[in-house]
Amino acid sequence: MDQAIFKTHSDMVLNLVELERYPIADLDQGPGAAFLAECQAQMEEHGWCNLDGFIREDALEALAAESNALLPNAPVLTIKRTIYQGAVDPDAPSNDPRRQEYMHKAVQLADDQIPKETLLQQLYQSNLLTEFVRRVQQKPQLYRCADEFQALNVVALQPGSWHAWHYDTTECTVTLLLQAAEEGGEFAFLPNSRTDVSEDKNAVTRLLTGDMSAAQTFSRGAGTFTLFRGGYSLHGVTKVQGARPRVTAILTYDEQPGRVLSDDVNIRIYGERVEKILAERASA
Ligand SMILES: O=C(O)CCC(=O)C(=O)O
Ligand SMILES: [Fe+2]
Repeated sequence: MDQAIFKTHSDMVLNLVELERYPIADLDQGPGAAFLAECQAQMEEHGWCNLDGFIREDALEALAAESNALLPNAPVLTIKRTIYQGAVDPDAPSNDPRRQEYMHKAVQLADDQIPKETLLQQLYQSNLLTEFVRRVQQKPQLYRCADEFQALNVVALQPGSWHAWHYDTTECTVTLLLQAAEEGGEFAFLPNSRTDVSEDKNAVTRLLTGDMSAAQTFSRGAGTFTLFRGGYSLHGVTKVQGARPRVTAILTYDEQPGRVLSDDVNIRIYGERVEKILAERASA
């Protein structure tokens, strides 16, 4: 692919983002400072910040093409988990839907399968973007995740697939929609359905039993950049319909520098391919 048009600035985010609308180059004064304040207010009030049309049209085409070229080599992962991705509330009755494991399938590229020279990796590696994500959340420090598999992922939901309801294990998830579904494939969530100490169990149970009336969604065309406090709002993606897959990049950040996941967790998420890599490394 001809990347020449994306080489004007050394920090890739400046080549790809719609800077007129989203002036992230300078967040300390003028339009950038006003924009940042808006994002911070959104995040604080609603727990999300949804930036529609964040990526320029030509850049989006290049990013989507790049991912679509890599995805045929990605494994199909079967993800089966409770909404908490772990320990279930011991007080929940045995037939409680919150005890149930939900399953979905995704075609998923792990970080080590996304070459460093891709525009997408360069976007993720952007210090300006990391700084923007940190400041929207008003964190004193934020780092890109150091895990060789987890840091940056591309997830394709094929027609007929959904992303099962869950809470994220990190507080804030950052996504970039690279290719929208023709129909369906909506990001849906129950705003602030839990805190560190409590959960709106009625609302959660209603959603899990198919009542979407309290769920919110926002319109997200391809190129939308979303920050979302997914650790506190139950969420998922509705069934993808139409002919093409829905493709999202997941950008992972952490308040701790150098954070990596345990081998067990990575094997559970990424399956056989990663199990083999780790076994070979251990025996070398
Ligand atoms: O694909 C999305 O928009 C959301 C994905 C998600 O919830 C996650 O990866 O944790
Ligand atoms: Fe999530």
